[in-house]
Amino acid sequence: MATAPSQALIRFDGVGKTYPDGTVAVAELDLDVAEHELLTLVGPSGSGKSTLLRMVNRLVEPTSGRVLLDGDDVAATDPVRLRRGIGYVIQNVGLFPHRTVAQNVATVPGLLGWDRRRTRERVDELLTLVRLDPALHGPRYPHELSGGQRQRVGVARALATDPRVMLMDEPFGAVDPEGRRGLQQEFRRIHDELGTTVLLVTHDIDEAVLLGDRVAVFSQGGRLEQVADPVTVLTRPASPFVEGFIGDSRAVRLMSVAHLEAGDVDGAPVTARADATRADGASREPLRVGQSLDAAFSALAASPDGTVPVHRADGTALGVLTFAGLHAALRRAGSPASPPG
Ligand SMILES: Nc1ncnc2c1ncn2[C@@H]1O[C@H](COP(=O)(O)OP(=O)(O)OP(=O)(O)O)[C@@H](O)[C@H]1O
Repeated sequence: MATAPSQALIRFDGVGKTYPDGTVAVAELDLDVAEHELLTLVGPSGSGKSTLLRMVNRLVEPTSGRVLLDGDDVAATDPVRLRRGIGYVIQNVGLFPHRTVAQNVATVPGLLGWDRRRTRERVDELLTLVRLDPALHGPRYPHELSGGQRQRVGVARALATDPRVMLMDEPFGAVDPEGRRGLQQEFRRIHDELGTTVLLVTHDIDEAVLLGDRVAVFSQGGRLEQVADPVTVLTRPASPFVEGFIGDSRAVRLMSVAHLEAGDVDGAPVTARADATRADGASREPLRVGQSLDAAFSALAASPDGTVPVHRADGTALGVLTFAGLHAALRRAGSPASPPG
């Protein structure tokens, strides 16, 4: 029997799910999720994303194949124990309405019998992590929060026992579009900080490419059409289905996931004019290598002379970016050097 390589924390090994009425929700699937990875599962309604997610914590049992967590078949693990070790966040959160925010976050530590002090410290730490004020928001009830704040509490609750794996099903689905972008960015920050392995279901391709280290695209019948890093999915869709699902705004989406590199910058030495202070005395905020092309575009659009100084990651001056440089960067991002997988 093959064992999972140490870097695959979750392995779908020939996993399929056909519901009793004959609906094939997930076709036979092989997929590895590396430890610390944030994998987004994206596809239209009914493409089996939620079913797949729920097979990891045994809310749904596969009809074929196995789900391995750290090399062990989850079918052999007691479901209650299994779920205590896996964070689970769903749309509309499912907070307990008659328990305060702090009590909601403390749910699993309570089940595990943590003492009051340890629980209290952990709750404060988590609320701070998701940018809520423990003193202000901790004693409130869920109905006294905004939708975005409730969603943050859901994330904090799921992180309470520092699970190795988080399953998130449309976690930001109920939040309005503006609040949603902020939450996505914060969640990415939290993920980078904690390194939790995350499977995140969404039907929103923008969310999938913004958040995912890799993106898995599904079609009806739970067919995996492509799994790759966001830039590859956007620039080399593996099938007409993926191409259609990405739609026409591919360049715009690419701008948010592709990054400025040193080679995109005009290598001419940085002049005092371009780098520091404009004639009107306003200092011009430099870009840094590694920022998104989106940010570069905004900076260029706001620049009176169509140039923006660029600094290296260490803060030292590198050169200037022009629209021609941005165009070249977009072309570079649009044609990855690696051959299609
Ligand atoms: N308990 C069930 N019994 C029968 N069919 C089901 C059951 N749960 C889901 N299905 C069907 O399985 C398919 C996949 O559903 P699933 O919820 O996994 O898809 P999804 O991609 O998460 O969709 P959505 O984005 O709408 O939540 C759908 O056709 C759905 O109707």
